[in-house]
Amino acid sequence: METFKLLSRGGVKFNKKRFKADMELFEETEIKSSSNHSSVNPSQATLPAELDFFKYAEGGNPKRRQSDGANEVSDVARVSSESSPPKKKTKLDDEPQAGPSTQPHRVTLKGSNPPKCAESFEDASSRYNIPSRILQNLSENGFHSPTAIQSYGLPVLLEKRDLAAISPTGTGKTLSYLIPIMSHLNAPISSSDSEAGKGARALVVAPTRELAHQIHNECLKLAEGRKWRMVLFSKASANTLADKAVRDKVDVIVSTPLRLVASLKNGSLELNNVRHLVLDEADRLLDSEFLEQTKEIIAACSREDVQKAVFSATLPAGAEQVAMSNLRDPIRIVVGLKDTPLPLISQSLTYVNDDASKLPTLLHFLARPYNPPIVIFTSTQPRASSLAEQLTLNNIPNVDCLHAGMTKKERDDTVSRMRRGECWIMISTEVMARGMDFKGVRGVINYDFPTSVQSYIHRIGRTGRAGREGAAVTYFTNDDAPYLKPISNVIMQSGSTVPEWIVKLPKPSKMKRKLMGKIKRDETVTKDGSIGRSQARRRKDMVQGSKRRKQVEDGKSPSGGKEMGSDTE
Ligand SMILES: Nc1ncnc2c1ncn2[C@@H]1O[C@H](COP(=O)(O)OP(=O)(O)OP(=O)(O)O)[C@@H](O)[C@H]1O
Repeated sequence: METFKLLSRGGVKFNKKRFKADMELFEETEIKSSSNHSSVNPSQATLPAELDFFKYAEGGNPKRRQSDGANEVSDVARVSSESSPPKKKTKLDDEPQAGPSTQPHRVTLKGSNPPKCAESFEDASSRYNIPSRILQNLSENGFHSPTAIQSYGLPVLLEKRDLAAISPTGTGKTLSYLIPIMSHLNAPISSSDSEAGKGARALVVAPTRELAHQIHNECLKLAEGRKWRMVLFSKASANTLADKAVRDKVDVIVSTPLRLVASLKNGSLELNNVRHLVLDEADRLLDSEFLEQTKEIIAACSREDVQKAVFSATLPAGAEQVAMSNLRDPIRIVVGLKDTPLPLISQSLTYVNDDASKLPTLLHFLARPYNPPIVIFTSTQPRASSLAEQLTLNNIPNVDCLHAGMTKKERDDTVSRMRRGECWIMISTEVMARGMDFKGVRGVINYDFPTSVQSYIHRIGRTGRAGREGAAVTYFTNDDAPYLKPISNVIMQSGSTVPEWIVKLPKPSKMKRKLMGKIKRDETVTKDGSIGRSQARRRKDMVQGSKRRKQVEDGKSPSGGKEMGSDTE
């Protein structure tokens, strides 16, 4: 791992000449989506156009619009219109678009007496007393107008109502719950005159450590200038908080479920003062892997008046039912079409003959000009490591890898490199699929087919964030073909088209859907193909070269025995 990281910093170009013959064998077949993006003059709005849902043109997928609306007993708030010229679709190797595109969106509200949306942060502040310091922090961080989920979500949470919020990836869900939490906190619990009881008053739960870390950072930005104690629950902070006197003075906790439940179980944490509980990536937290822990956390938040909110870009029916059963008289907000990515992510499917052909296909793509950074998803940790190694061996610069099998330090370092723009290609597993906000990600490649529609939506949502355009490519082999249909439906729902033969594919059975993405794949990403052999030769050369250099450093001749500088050949 360390070796390839060192090698990957070289900034060397892919040797096209060397692999020319191999590359020609593997010309990729691309099936492009045909989403028509349109643009607005960015100077007209302080908010990126995709986030400015109130200026969107009327429209969308008419079929979906009708059927969706028919089932709602709620207010349907359609966004107003602004027409704009069509714009060419974004490809992974395109230059970044000068201005963001617009697509139709709508906001659907369901529930009893939903409050009126907030037109601006100031509007929300005048109605609900958002402290001026929070407004100042929003402005200083470049957040001048609310996104759709913020406009509709803020009043609901500020009125202390329970909320289920479904809004596409990258549309600002984090601030939708952090602003109300901070507005409700008032004086820090540590201040002597605080009436706030003892212990954390707000808890945010997220499925991965990286996401919890990111949310904690957003908390710190928003709380700048206030003396609230915001804790990212980790092994170290759990030890510190084992002291009751310390934990009584904490205002907000952000955590993953595992860590929290461990502390609840050993009695070193109580959540009986929590008034605001947020489940971010709720469908993940309510799936079978986390459900028991999530239930324990909900039960531990024992105050009768605890306000609960669930957020996600996807909420399948089963998870929604569980979520709703835990909420009291909730408001449900859906931005855009449920379980549908934003149309500003151009999506395409690329056929590759078999698993062994994926690496040459990827190398072929990387041999051409492309816009970094890109995120590549594989199905397993060994495959992520193996792919990172293969790219490095092929002289692709600035490759990094992030998966749950790495140490905390390795993971933190990788995320930092990504944030500093030092990583051009991030190879990861599902651990990075949800919530991670690296603003400039230009594209996503699903090297291995996603395991579910939700996984697909979250993975591709690492690009096209905060109003930027992005591109997503999904490789599929013959083995994946039976599972193309659900993904192609998502692509079509978000306004793109897919080839007719895919549209005509039969719907996979329930049984088959369960097997989606669970195809047995090798732990390494290359087999004994011609590329594999040339790489093996290259690897051998590198190992021998490294041995020779070591011998030279040790003062030995590479051929053995003779002094450095001797003529050994
Ligand atoms: N009002 C705003 N104006 C401009 N940018 C915003 C605004 N609110 C949030 N953003 C930016 O949008 C980006 C996406 O926000 P966030 O990570 O909260 O999205 P999300 O909806 O939670 O996405 P995901 O579903 O992937 O978790 C962030 O970079 C954030 O800083």
